[in-house]
Amino acid sequence: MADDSASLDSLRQQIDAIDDRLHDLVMERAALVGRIAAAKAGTPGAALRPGREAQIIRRLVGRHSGTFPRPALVRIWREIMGALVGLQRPFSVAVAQPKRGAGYIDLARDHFGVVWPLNVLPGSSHVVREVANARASVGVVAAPEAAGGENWWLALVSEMTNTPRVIGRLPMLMPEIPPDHPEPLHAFVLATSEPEETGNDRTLLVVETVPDVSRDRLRTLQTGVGLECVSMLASHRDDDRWLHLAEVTGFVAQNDARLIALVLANTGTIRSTRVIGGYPVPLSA
Ligand SMILES: O=C(O)C(=O)C[C@]1(C(=O)O)C=C[C@@H](O)C=C1
Repeated sequence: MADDSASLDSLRQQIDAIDDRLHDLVMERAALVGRIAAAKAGTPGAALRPGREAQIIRRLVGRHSGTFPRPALVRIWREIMGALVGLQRPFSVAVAQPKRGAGYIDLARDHFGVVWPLNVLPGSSHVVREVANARASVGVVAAPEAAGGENWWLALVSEMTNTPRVIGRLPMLMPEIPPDHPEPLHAFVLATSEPEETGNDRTLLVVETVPDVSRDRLRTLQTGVGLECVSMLASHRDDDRWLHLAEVTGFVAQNDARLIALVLANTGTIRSTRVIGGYPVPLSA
């Protein structure tokens, strides 16, 4: 008994020593980000670097071993980076919570952390407006299929400079879901900054067609020019034209030759294509 409590004491002392080291490292990391902020000063754009953050998380998850749960590991680093982004420039989050208890507030908090203001709004159109008007640094909106008919993605089809773009998808680590459970909640992150290429990305593309074209046909047309369509997320009729939201593999820029080829090879069907953003592919649990 005496031995057990002696070893318990010693184990707790080791934990205290580890906590000190962890804490020192967190403070040291914050100081380094202070230097990064100074180096970024004078450069336009947001402090937030979604691609860099995704690469950090992927690297850590990739080297992880032992019993500490990966979702908890990701959560710790999300909290650290969420805190540090707002130390560089004012940072705030607007989140659309279409109905009570819908879970989007948790998704936003889990990703951006507890430190900076989080403004909860009733719908995604409000969030788009807050981001466009720079009243929020980032916005979190439900994936189109769960956005209750709110086609926020249509507002992103614009060349105006303050038009929000999709820069992320939440959660960054997909939870493990038992087979008979519904699809987990997911959301997109909007900002007026550009998405960043990470080496494992997806792009959101709005394809304008006249007349309407089936989702299967649109997938085939995309494949024909070398674009791999992951899914067709939504469609919307606007008078005589149709707008389709496609999710394609890879980081595709607006001037990508495949987008030009898609229109040229299908004149009379496809009128235009518009990249509305992209995101690092989330990790699966
Ligand atoms: O690398 C940067 O530019 C940083 O600002 C540092 C840091 C980090 O904590 O590692 C913080 C915020 C950015 O979104 C990305 C990374």
